[in-house]
Amino acid sequence: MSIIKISNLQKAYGSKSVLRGIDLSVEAGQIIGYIGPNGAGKSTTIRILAGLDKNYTGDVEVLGFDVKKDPMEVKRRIGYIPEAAEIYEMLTPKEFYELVGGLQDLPWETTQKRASRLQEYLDLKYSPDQRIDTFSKGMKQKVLLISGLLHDPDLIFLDEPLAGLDANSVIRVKDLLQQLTERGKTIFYSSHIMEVVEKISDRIILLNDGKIAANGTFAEINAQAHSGSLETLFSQLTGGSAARTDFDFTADE
Ligand SMILES: Nc1ncnc2c1ncn2[C@@H]1O[C@H](COP(=O)(O)OP(=O)(O)OP(=O)(O)O)[C@@H](O)[C@H]1O
Repeated sequence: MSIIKISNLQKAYGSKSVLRGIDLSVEAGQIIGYIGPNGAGKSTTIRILAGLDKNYTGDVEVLGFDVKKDPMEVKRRIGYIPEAAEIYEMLTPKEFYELVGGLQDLPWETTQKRASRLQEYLDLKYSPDQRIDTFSKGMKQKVLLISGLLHDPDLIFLDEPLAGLDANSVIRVKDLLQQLTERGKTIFYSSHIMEVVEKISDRIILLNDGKIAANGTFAEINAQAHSGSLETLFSQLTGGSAARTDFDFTADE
């Protein structure tokens, strides 16, 4: 069953066209890696899918709901972990989890249990009365990730969940995402870490120039381009260059 269906999605910011006709359908139980150059429109797509931006044309269905007509139905059923820490930084993590769990109608005991298991798994340590504004970037990222998973959603959108995480934490999050799909969850995430995307994604979707430039398993898309690694494939398909370019910004001084 398709749990995400996108048909001719177009989105512009003023006169700047960002998404120029996206067609996509996603089956349940997969890890989808959404990649593309900076500014390609990955966050924009994820925000639309999460029901946070109605300003687009085309049809977007998530879990059978039209995200423009029924954004609340969508929001209730999904997890959304944004790229930037849109969190209430004056709160302690406990207060923040209580707030998020409350919005999802979770009993406080459930929130507390799930949060403390996730914190332990992700090795997030702090003193009990420490506020989020004192946290490092990686610590804030972990709080966001935990808060987005508290209600155990079936479909989880993550916008660059690995940004700011140390090597051990990247391994932990990678394992966590794989274990979530083993429990039937669907993960749709964007990342710039090609090594991880290549390794954990059941399907990779490459966005370039407002359109989908590649869509399939790594083996499938690699078979068309014969590039060896996702990093090289990315460069080939997005007009970059994996080869070294000689450059001296102080030349001719
Ligand atoms: N609120 C906004 N107003 C105007 N332009 C915007 C707005 N949000 C995004 N954009 C523009 O839309 C384009 C796509 O942005 P988006 O954040 O979706 O890209 P991205 O693929 O997630 O990039 P990155 O990999 O750098 O995070 C960019 O050119 C960006 O400047």
